[in-house]
Amino acid sequence: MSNVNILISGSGIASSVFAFWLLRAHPTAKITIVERDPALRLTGASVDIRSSAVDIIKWMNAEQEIRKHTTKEEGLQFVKANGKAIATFLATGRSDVQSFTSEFEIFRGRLAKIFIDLIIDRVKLIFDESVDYFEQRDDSVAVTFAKSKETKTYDLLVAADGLGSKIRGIMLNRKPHEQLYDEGVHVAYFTIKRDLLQGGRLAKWYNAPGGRVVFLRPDLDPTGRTRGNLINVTTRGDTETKARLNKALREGNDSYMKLMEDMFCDVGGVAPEVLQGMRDSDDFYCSLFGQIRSPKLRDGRVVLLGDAGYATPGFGTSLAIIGGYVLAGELLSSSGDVDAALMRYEDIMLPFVKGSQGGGDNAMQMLNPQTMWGIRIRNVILGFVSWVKLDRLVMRVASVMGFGEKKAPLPDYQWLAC
Ligand SMILES: Cc1cc2nc3c(=O)[nH]c(=O)nc-3n(C[C@H](O)[C@H](O)[C@H](O)COP(=O)(O)OP(=O)(O)OC[C@H]3O[C@@H](n4cnc5c(N)ncnc54)[C@H](O)[C@@H]3O)c2cc1C
Repeated sequence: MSNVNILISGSGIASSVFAFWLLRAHPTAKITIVERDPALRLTGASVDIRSSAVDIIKWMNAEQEIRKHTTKEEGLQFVKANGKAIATFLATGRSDVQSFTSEFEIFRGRLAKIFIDLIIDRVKLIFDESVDYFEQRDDSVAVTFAKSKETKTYDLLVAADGLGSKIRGIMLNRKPHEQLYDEGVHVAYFTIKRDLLQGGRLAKWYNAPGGRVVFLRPDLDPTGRTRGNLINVTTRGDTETKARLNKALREGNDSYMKLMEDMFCDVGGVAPEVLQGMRDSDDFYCSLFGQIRSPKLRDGRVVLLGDAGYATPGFGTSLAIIGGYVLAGELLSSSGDVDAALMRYEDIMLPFVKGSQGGGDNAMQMLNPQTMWGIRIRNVILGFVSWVKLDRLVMRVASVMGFGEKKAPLPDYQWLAC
């Protein structure tokens, strides 16, 4: 393993965590990361770290740095158009019993920076390039790059290039979107250059009919900013709205912003300021909440890591951290038998991923009714749950009875941390 030559496609969260653990045990491992963008992508809204990923960041000695940069969000409040509170769910501040706001809620760009800084001097980073195709050899993989047209041979190709991974498509001999399970949720993320929460640290969730949500989260910037999200939740049968959203996604940011202006223009409350903030933002990002349900994670000397293999909105960053650690751990404990290591990685990750992906079916549709009546009924239920603190009770009972956050069945790679 010490002279192993690995190519990673994509320089996101999963890629850095994997490289960190491999280099920790084998500082001479040769790792090249090829990133499609011309620079590191250090943007993104809040992501959270849960389950076994919390243990892993502690073993990486990254916990304190991450804590320093958490969003300091105090919880989530459902509000009416006039800003009046309907129900408030405070963060628990605990890793074992977490609410909507995680103990480790952090902006994605900051987390990506913390992780890449741990390895950046010890890997070769190539920007503005990507894998065009690859060919499996007996004990290696020959990779041809899209721009340079060069072909190079590696011991392993790790696809850590996100939800739309082209490598996954080639590996499975299927179109990459065929493994996408659409949750019926589209989100636009952006930073508003004004503090619409007036110094408050509670995130605010406002529902308008038609599955439209205006969601505001606190920012850390001392000059006063707000993290804005415009969310569209569609039902299975609403193919027309889905088609409009997907078309705008394909067309790019400007088209998506125009659609948001059209869809949210009659929402009232804080929506006009949010729409203006969206137009003035520098970091607009929109995406479909989609899970990747891949039947396998490896083939020969190619392996899928993070979102490329098992994107799971709400848990994707934690899975990327867990996956990076398990893949490195298995490669390091396999005495050079790469095939056996990849098999074990798949055997550990696939069942855990499957168990993490099922439960969310229709959760967003239930939480965000389409009609005004549905929203009113939902508000009564949420108001009651938060008033009697039923959410806390359920979480505590679940935790005591062992139904709390599921941990990954991590083999003992503790020696890696030595
Ligand atoms: C800019 C950005 C903003 C994001 N914002 C949010 C957010 O606000 N909320 C949220 O929940 N999740 C967000 N995500 C997704 C989130 O980071 C992942 O779901 C999760 O952290 C798992 O990480 P990953 O390493 O598997 O993938 P990612 O962190 O998505 O990293 C994938 C990397 O691969 C690169 N890449 C893509 N295609 C290719 C290619 N063909 N060749 C080479 N490189 C390629 C990408 O540019 C990116 O750097 C964002 C991702 C990105 C890239």
